[in-house]
Amino acid sequence: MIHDLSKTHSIFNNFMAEIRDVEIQKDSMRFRRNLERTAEILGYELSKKLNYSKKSVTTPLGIAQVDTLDTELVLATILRAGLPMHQGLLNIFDKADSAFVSAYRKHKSGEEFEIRVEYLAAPSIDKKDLIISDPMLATGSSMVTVYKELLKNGNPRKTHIIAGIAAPEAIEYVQKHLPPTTEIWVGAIDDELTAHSYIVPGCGDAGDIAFGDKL
Ligand SMILES: O=P(O)(O)OC[C@H]1O[C@H](OP(=O)(O)OP(=O)(O)O)[C@H](O)[C@@H]1O
Ligand SMILES: O=c1cc[nH]c(=O)[nH]1
Ligand SMILES: [Mg+2]
Repeated sequence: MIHDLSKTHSIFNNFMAEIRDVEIQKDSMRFRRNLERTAEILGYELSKKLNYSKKSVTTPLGIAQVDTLDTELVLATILRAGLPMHQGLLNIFDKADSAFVSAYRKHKSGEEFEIRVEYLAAPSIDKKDLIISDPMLATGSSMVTVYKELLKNGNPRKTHIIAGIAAPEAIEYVQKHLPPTTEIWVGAIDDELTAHSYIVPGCGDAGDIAFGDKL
C-alpha cells in the first residue's frame, strides 16, 4: 500500500518545497532539518497503523487509561543520506532500536551501476516491525538490496518504507521485491529518472546536499 502525503494539503508540503528548492538547499542545516521533520510527520502517520493497548498511568490526581504503543520497532536507515530522516524517526519512536546499512552506487560502465553494501550494524529484526528510511527512492535498488541484507538478522513481522521523494520505477521495483504487506510512506512521487537514474524534478543528490560533496 502506498501513502503519498503530497496528496493532502498540509504544512508537510512546505517542508518538501524547501527540500527541493535549489536556493534553500544552500543552507545544509536547513536541508537536514527539513528531512528530519518530514520523517517525523511520515512516522506519525505510520504510527496510526501500529498496535496499541490501554495502560494505566498514575498522574498526580488519579489514574489515566491511555492507549500506548505495543509494536516493537527497528528503525533502519541507509547511509549517508538517510541519517537526518533516521533522527526524525527516533525523535518520535524513542524506544526503537536502530539499524545502519551503507549502500552506494558502484559504476561499471557509463550509466550502469550496481549497489554495494559494505557496512551493516543491526539488531535482530525477527518478528519486529521494520521501518527503513531513505530520502530518495530512485531505481529502488538501494532499498531492495538493503532490505535483503537486513534479512540476515531475522524476518520482520511487517516492513514499512519511509521516503522523501520516489520515482514511479522505484515504487514498482520495491513492490515487486518486498512482501505484499509492505507499506510505503512517501512525501511525493515524481515524474521520471534521468539516464543517470536521478529523480526529476527531485531535489538533486540528497547525500551531497546534506553532508557535502564526496570525492
Ligand atoms: O533508488 P536508488 O537508485 O538505489 O537510489 C537511491 C539512493 O541514492 C542515494 O544515496 P547515494 O547512493 O547517493 O549515497 P549517499 O547517501 O552517500 O549520497 C539515496 O539516499 C538512496 O540511498
Ligand atoms: O535523484 C536522486 C537519485 C539518487 N540519489 C539522490 O540523492 N538523488
Ligand atoms: Mg548521494
